Amino acid sequence: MEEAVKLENFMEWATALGISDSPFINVDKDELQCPNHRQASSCLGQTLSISYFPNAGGRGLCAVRDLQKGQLILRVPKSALMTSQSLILNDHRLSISIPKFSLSSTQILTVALLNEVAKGKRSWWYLYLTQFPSNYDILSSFDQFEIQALHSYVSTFLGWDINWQLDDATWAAEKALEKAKMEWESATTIMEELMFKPHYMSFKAWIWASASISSRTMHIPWDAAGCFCPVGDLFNYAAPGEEQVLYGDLTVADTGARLDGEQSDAQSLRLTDGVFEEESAAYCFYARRNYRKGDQVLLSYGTYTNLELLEHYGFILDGNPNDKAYVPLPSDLHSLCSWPGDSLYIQQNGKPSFALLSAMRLWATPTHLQKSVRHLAYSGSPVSNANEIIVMEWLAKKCRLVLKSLTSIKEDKSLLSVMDKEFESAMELKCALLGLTDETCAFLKNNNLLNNEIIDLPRKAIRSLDKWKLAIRWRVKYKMMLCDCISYCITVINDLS
Ligand SMILES: C[S@@+](CC[C@H](N)C(=O)[O-])C[C@H]1O[C@@H](n2cnc3c(N)ncnc32)[C@H](O)[C@@H]1O
Repeated sequence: MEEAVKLENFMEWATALGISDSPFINVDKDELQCPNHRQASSCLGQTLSISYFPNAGGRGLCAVRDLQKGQLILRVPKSALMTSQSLILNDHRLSISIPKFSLSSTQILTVALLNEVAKGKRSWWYLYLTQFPSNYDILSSFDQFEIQALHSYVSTFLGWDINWQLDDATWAAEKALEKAKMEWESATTIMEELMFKPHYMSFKAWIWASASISSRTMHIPWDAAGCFCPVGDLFNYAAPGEEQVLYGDLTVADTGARLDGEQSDAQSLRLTDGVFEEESAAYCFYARRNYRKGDQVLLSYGTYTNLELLEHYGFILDGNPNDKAYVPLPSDLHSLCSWPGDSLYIQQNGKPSFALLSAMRLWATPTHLQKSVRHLAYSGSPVSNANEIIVMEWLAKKCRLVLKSLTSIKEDKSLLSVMDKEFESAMELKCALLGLTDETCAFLKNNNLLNNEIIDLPRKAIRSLDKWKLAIRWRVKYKMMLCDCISYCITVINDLS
């Protein structure tokens, strides 16, 4: 079935379920049942339409008229939400098996999703499931080459031993992969009991299902794994900024199942513009700011760094106000202050975070004076001009050192421009990349493209190219933060000297 036909069928299905962007959707439920109530011909068209935004998430939702901040723009009834509960209730075998195993809520939804997908056209959710991407670029789907590309040490692709700590990004990617493997392994027994075909039992299928959950679910109060919200999951992401909509007393909401633990504090719950409303038994979406007709309408899934966006959603933002860069810090710094390690970072604009500045100022103070200046450092004030200069010089030097061990921004950008071309064949890609850098050769080798017999570009290589590009774009952003930090430090030093 062609994509356009699939989408059309899905929209008809969604309309029949009562999903609606009508400005009158707030009417009483009984009124909606009333025979005189006009039946909408499509669930979209009065407020939103599906459109394509090549540089901002691909398929997304567009305002078909001017919208005011706080306006209700989409309503998805509870009965249209695909949850573990709804999947299990409609599947006798699943309902017998699930209680027998000790699985996390996300594992349950993963198994239930794969079980549903395996039904193909027999699934009640089939038309919705056809709208899921066939693959994802989240970190747990990165292979070793793609993980390594996040931090292209000058020497990495030469196979030299680099005596530097495993960096943050590599660690996050390896941890994500390991976690996915563990969750998959511990769910194999139930998948065997459910007699999954080998295809649906595979780790690849597991990654697909868990990536679907990670990037497409919305928070619901009754299941930490969240729910799939047809049509509501077509909103692309914008980082929360000044236009945050505060819904003081409404039930929590956020796209993504990560609100279960670390994100579930009051602060993050306020950064939302989609919410499950118990009283109307529906997921409701509100405009987070004013939009003009034709604008893409965006949703804030939460506050994420680019690495976190990559981990959970498989993309990064070019201008992410919440991005952070970490550099190795003096080993004795942590014992001097109580700031958690993850609060010691360089901000997207290159300025050191409050905690990093405060900890560094203390660290740069002679031991016998530290007690007397602690209050100054902890309140965010400079300790002295001389101290400030030591801190700035140290930070600038560290950033330069880190940058020196990595490929340059210029090299990365020129590599990106080569990769941005449309490659028709394996030979074309090989010609473009062969002999450019050690990294490009490693890519060709990793994808078996050095073999002259391969004519067509394998799908795996195309997907790997996409993930490699993401990794390079991520590392460029990282290095730019370090460059901006150096400029910031130089300015401060010059001002104080
Ligand atoms: C909830 S879906 C949004 C709809 C999605 N574009 C679609 O066609 O189904 C989330 C996914 O959309 C993409 N996405 C959302 N916002 C994006 C953005 N600002 N830039 C790039 N990709 C984005 C990412 O692939 C993400 O995992």
